[in-house]
Amino acid sequence: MTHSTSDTPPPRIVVMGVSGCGKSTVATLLAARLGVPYVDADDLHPAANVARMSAGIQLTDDDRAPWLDTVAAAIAAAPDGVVVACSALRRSYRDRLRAGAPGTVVVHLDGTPELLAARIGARTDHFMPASLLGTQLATLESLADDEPGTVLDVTATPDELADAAATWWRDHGSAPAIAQASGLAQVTETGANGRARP
Ligand SMILES: Nc1ncnc2c1ncn2[C@@H]1O[C@H](COP(=O)(O)OP(=O)(O)OP(=O)(O)O)[C@@H](O)[C@H]1O
Ligand SMILES: O=C(O)[C@H](O)[C@@H](O)[C@H](O)[C@H](O)CO
Repeated sequence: MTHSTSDTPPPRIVVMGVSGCGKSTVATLLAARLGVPYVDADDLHPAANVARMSAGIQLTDDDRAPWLDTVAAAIAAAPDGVVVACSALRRSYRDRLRAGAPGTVVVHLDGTPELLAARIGARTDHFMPASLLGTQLATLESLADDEPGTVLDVTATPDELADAAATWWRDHGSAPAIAQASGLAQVTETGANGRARP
């Protein structure tokens, strides 16, 4: 499937948010819509990180730093683009991803604590305990206005969210100004970043 031309960069999209917001679900659907691979950053955590989370211990910045570098390397290594489900909770984490994988844009899945807790509570097949949602939310720094990306409300269905993300990418995410703002070196055009909050 063709998802980009010589005029547009390949999609480098991180679907971010706290545990249970729907990153894996939506990123999988979005990758299919764009015809690019899907990567779950949870699969790239070192075993020690998974063990900590499974034991109900939140990760620290130091725990996350090498993992984020691994995630960035996976994005940078995907020649035709990729959609990655990755919590990327802090601005500094996203800066790290953009430094390692220039051109990366972000889809932030946002929801109320009550809705997120209900979705996590209904899940039985995941290492992440519901008890860590509070620290996930406390760590979260929402997407800032100068960060290329969009924020979506997770009360929508997964298909609606994937459609909105794909539309945002096609209308805004692949624009030269976005690519520049997210650090894609070869793009030099300037202008508004086309940020959308559907
Ligand atoms: N938009 C949605 N509407 C209703 N249910 C959803 C939606 N998105 C995801 N879900 C459900 O919510 C739960 C959490 O979704 P998912 O596992 O994709 O979240 P996640 O952010 O990847 O979580 P984690 O980071 O903990 O792996 C799953 O049971 C999933 O089926
Ligand atoms: O940075 C983190 O704390 C982690 O990436 C977590 O967010 C989980 O891995 C993920 O959400 C799965 O529940």
